[in-house]
Amino acid sequence: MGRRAKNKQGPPAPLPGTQESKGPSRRQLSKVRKQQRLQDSKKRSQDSDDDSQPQVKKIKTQAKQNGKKQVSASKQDESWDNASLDSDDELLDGDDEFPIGSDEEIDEDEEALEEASDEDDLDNDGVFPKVENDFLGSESEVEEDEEEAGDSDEDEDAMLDSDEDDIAEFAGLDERKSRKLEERAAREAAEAEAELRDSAMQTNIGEDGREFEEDEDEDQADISQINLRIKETVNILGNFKEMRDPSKSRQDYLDRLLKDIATYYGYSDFLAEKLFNLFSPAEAIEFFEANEVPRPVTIRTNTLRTRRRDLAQALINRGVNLEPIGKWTKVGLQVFESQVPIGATPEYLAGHYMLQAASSFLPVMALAPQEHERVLDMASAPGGKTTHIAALLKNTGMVFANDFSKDRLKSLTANITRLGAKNTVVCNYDGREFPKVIGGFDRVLLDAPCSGTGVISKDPGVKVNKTEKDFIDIPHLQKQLILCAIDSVDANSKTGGYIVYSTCSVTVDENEAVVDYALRKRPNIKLVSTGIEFGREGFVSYRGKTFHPSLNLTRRYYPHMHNMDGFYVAKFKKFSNKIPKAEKNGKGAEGQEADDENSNGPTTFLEDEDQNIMQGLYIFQYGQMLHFSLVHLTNNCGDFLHSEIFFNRIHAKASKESQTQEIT
Ligand SMILES: C[S@@+](CC[C@H](N)C(=O)[O-])C[C@H]1O[C@@H](n2cnc3c(N)ncnc32)[C@H](O)[C@@H]1O
Repeated sequence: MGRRAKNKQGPPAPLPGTQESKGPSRRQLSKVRKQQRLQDSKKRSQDSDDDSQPQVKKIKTQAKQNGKKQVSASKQDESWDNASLDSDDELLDGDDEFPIGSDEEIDEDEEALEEASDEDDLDNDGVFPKVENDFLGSESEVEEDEEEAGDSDEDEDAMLDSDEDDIAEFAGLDERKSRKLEERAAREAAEAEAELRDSAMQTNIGEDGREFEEDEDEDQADISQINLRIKETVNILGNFKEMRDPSKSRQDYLDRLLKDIATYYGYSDFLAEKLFNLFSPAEAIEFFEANEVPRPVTIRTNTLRTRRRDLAQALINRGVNLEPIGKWTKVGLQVFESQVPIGATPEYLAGHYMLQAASSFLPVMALAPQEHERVLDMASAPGGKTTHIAALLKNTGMVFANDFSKDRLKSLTANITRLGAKNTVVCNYDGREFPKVIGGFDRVLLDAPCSGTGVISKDPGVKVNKTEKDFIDIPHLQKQLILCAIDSVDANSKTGGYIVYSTCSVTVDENEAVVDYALRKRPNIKLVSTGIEFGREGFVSYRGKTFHPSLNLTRRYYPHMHNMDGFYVAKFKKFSNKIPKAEKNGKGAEGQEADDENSNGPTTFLEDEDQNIMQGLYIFQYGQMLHFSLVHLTNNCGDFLHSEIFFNRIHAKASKESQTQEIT
């Protein structure tokens, strides 16, 4: 139960028919919400018929006119100029994010699973939703991520710049898309009707079921009431002086609203409140609504293997309806519809693209790795961002792809192989072992394990399975990892010296609070612009906490605003390898520097418990990719490979047996 809920001064009386103690189940809520959406969908189809305008054309026209609205026109960020789908049953999103504990928690939460299977099933990995019309392909086919392309070559740039025009001209696209969309609209209307009929039949189950039928009708009435009341309360809060009931305080209204949000959208009271507090009441509702709708399916062209225009043409020839995502990326494509499973096309299998959520492009774009650099991807599985980094490096330099989960190394190595990254070494350490394992990197990406509050649309289990303790434990780990990431970078790198921290969560505890902690503990870094032209500024203060003013350089992404998964990106520049001693020891005297000037020495933690966590976690496993990559790396950066540290730490431990084991 949330703090406010515990402390509240007595809620307003429940509306008639609302039973606070025995609310409708999440399944029932899901059903009612689904019916509401189906009705909306049906209405949209009818509207579309009334207009005598093919739905595809309408969508595309709207997209072009409105800067491609998706969830909320009023909130649409101009930079996301390609998000044009607005139906609830649109294409499902593919991403590789791995919120902590999601696998087990999804399995355990039957209700969440039922809800997911009603709307957008999750795959085994908790990564991609299953799609009923299976255009994403099988579970195994869609368990991966992807990356963006190196584009410093001038010819390549010119080619990429012209992609959008080229793609628009492809193969009489408009006409074909229009026809498909018309058919689709008709199909949707028929399905919606059938589903409505079906659900009516389910409630109308005859004599024996009459009692249940009545109960459910009552529940549905209650839920509609709750939805209405949410809207009314938000209205009142937005115009409090004029609309309030004088006998009720603002807090009374907020308490009522939070309870209703938790019930209507199926969140724990605790998480509903935590997320609600990030926004104004009206915007919070937009956020919760957006979490009920899948994000668009997007893919990233693997420029190690192909060019975007060629990929687009190949997929269009297979009946895939797609467009460039937006001007901010030269390698992203949004898939609107497909005749073939997008996770099993010959192009997919040949590694021409990665199924990857648009938000996942952002940290790597912010990292901006330069050719010939050495980069550490500290938490890398299943490799969407690793392979993106490898492509931006154009297979030069070296990427250390680390992940603590041995299981997840399989999908990581599979993706690295499929996409043809030859400059990548896979390793299996607790990230907190860096830089002891190896340091001195030009850039480090820490795409941190997180609670997943940004990806609720694909993992609804997060709504109920994250506890207050999670929001203590997870940030604790993130704080340890971020210090190790910082200490693994060489401030004297000629081309780099950067660290990017990202999460697929929207909570302040996992984002600004972690970055602020890093700034306090490591005065040898500063925040710099992410270089991404859109996104909301990070909080510089939040509910009584004040952060460093430069936190406004960090960027937040929201489903309701950017039609992307919720995401956070911060970029640091490390300007010295010296860690001022006082800060390192947490005593606050500025200017003093540590005796050890080498930040690549072991990272120390202040708390005893941190030391305990550090013990016994040193795990190293060789994978096929390490062997494979070594062959190629020897060509790319032999000096480093033959360096003492490499041999001592890595090469000397390799064995034929372990490699064979990993390959199978
Ligand atoms: C958000 S996911 C990474 C997604 C990945 N960057 C990608 O784009 O495909 C977080 C990852 O952190 C890994 N992880 C969790 N704890 C870790 C630790 N202590 N050290 C390193 N990796 C860890 C998880 O196994 C998970 O794969």
